[in-house]
Amino acid sequence: MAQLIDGKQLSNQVLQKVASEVEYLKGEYGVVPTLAVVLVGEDPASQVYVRNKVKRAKEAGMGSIEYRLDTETTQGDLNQLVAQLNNDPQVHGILVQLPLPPHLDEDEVIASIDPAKDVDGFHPLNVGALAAGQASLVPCTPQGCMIMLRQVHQDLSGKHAVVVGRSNIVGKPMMALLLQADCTVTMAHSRTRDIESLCRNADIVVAAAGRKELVNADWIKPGATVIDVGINAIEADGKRKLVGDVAFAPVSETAGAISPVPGGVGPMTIACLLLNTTRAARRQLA
Ligand SMILES: Nc1nc2c(c(=O)[nH]1)N[C@@H](CN(C=O)c1ccc(C(=O)N[C@@H](CCC(=O)O)C(=O)O)cc1)CN2
Ligand SMILES: [Mg+2]
Repeated sequence: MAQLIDGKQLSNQVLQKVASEVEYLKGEYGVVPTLAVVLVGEDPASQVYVRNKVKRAKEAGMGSIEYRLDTETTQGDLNQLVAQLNNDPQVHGILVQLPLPPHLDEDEVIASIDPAKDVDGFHPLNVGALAAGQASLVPCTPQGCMIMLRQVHQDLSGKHAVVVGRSNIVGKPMMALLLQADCTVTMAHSRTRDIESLCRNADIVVAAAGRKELVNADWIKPGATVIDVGINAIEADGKRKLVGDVAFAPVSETAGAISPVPGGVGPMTIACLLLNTTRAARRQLA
């Protein structure tokens, strides 16, 4: 059976590091690292994520401000709120929860966030810096995946990693981080031919395709490391259940290490968001 990469446990270690950094910033500089979270609309999953982000921020001793806006909020109103947060010296990190209602332009909102406060790492300037291998605020989910991978592989150099999924939030930044770690990276997506064989050649598979249990045991080389980024809600025996993009039970018999869903990448995403907020606060010290 594969080694379980426990994201819940690992995220607690990251959160402890965040809490001591918060203590340091408070004690040394009188600064309380503060995160502003903006949620537009009523998406139930987004409400859960935002609630957890604010809860974990408070537990780490950070400041947090939550803005819950109507589904009908206009682009102008949202941009105005972001501008206000950009100009507020008490706010160090700004996060606009995605997805936004369809009438709003996500790219425009992301581009309006001050790159120094862009704790999601989605602003084009931060995306470019990451692609160029320069220091930047790195997107939280792929950052969490890298911490998980380093639990298994002290040295990632030369490993063949296949990333399944090419989203801006996960797939593309994941590719950049793996490249920085000297992996050989293959990007696979919905149009990739014979994706199974590509994955079967990989030392590392990162599944971020948004398709439930897409990756099965016959896609995985014996002993490979599998990181499951998917979060798909299904009904089983009349109950709501979460499954990933990986068929966990069969794959854990072939893989060498695997992250579960829930309790894998999700908690790491939130921990890395708070880590980014302390980093942003430190960089904003006068
Ligand atoms: N502005 C952003 N929007 C979105 C991001 C993001 O990083 N920034 N990522 C996802 C959602 N997301 C964070 O926002 C996120 C998803 C899931 C989890 C998580 O902890 N999941 C738990 C299960 C939770 C449940 O029971 O529903 C787990 O996997 O154990 C955290 C954060 C899209 N939007
Ligand atoms: Mg839209």
